[in-house]
Amino acid sequence: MDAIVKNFPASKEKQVRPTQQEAEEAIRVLLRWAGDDPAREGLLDTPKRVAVAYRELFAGYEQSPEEVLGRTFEEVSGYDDIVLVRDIPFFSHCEHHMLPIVGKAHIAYLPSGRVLGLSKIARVVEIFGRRLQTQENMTAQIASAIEEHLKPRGVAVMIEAEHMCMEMRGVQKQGSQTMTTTFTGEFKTNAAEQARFFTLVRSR
Ligand SMILES: Nc1nc2c(ncn2[C@@H]2O[C@H](COP(=O)(O)OP(=O)(O)OP(=O)(O)O)[C@@H](O)[C@H]2O)c(=O)[nH]1
Ligand SMILES: [Zn+2]
Repeated sequence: MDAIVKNFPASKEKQVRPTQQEAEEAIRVLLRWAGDDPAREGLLDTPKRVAVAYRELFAGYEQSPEEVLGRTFEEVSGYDDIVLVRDIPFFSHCEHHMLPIVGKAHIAYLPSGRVLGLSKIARVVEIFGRRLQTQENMTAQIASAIEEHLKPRGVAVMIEAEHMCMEMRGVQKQGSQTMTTTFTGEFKTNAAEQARFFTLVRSR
C-alpha cells in the first residue's frame, strides 16, 4: 500500500490510497470500457500518464487550508477596508461525473486587525478546487476556511463556472454559467457591503 492520504475530506477516517499500479489497472479497464485497446502502442503509457495527471488534478486532498492560512500579518497601518481578489481562475472536477468545472472565483474579506498574504487567497481556491466538488460546496468551503483562520469581520465568495458535464454531455448547454455566493459576517448582515462586493467584482 502507498502512503496514507492526508486530510481526506470525504471522511473523518484516514483513507489508504491504492497503489499507482492499481490506479493504472483501473485506467486500463476504463480504456477497454470506452472501446479501445490498452495494449496498442499509443495507449501503452496512457495509464501511467493519467495516474500522474490525477495526482496533480486532485492534489488538493493532500493539502489543508491551515497550511496556507496559518500565517497572517498585523502590520497594515490600520487598514480595515475591503480586500478583494477577483478573477482567480481555477479548474475543478464535479463529483457526479468527474468532468471539469472551469471557472473564476472572487473572494473578499473585511479585515479585523489582520490580513492574509494575497497569494494565500488564491492558494485556498487551489486546495478546494483540486478535489471532487460541487460548486456550492467549494464556495462554502473557501468562505468557512477564511472565516475560521482569519476571523475577519466578514467574508464574501462568488464563483462563476462552466460545468463540462452540462456542456459536453447530458443536457449539452454550452456556455451556461453557474453562479454561487457565500457571505458571512458584515457581508451577510449589511446590504451596502454586499452591494459594494458586487460592484467591485463587476467594475472594469
Ligand atoms: N448542485 C450541483 N449540481 C451539479 C454540480 N455539478 C454537476 N451537477 C449536477 O448533478 C446532477 C446529477 O444528476 P443525476 O440525474 O444523478 O445524473 P445524470 O443522469 O448524469 O444527469 P444529467 O446531467 O441531467 O444527464 C446533474 O443535474 C448535474 O448537472 C454542482 O456543482 N452543483
Ligand atoms: Zn457533473
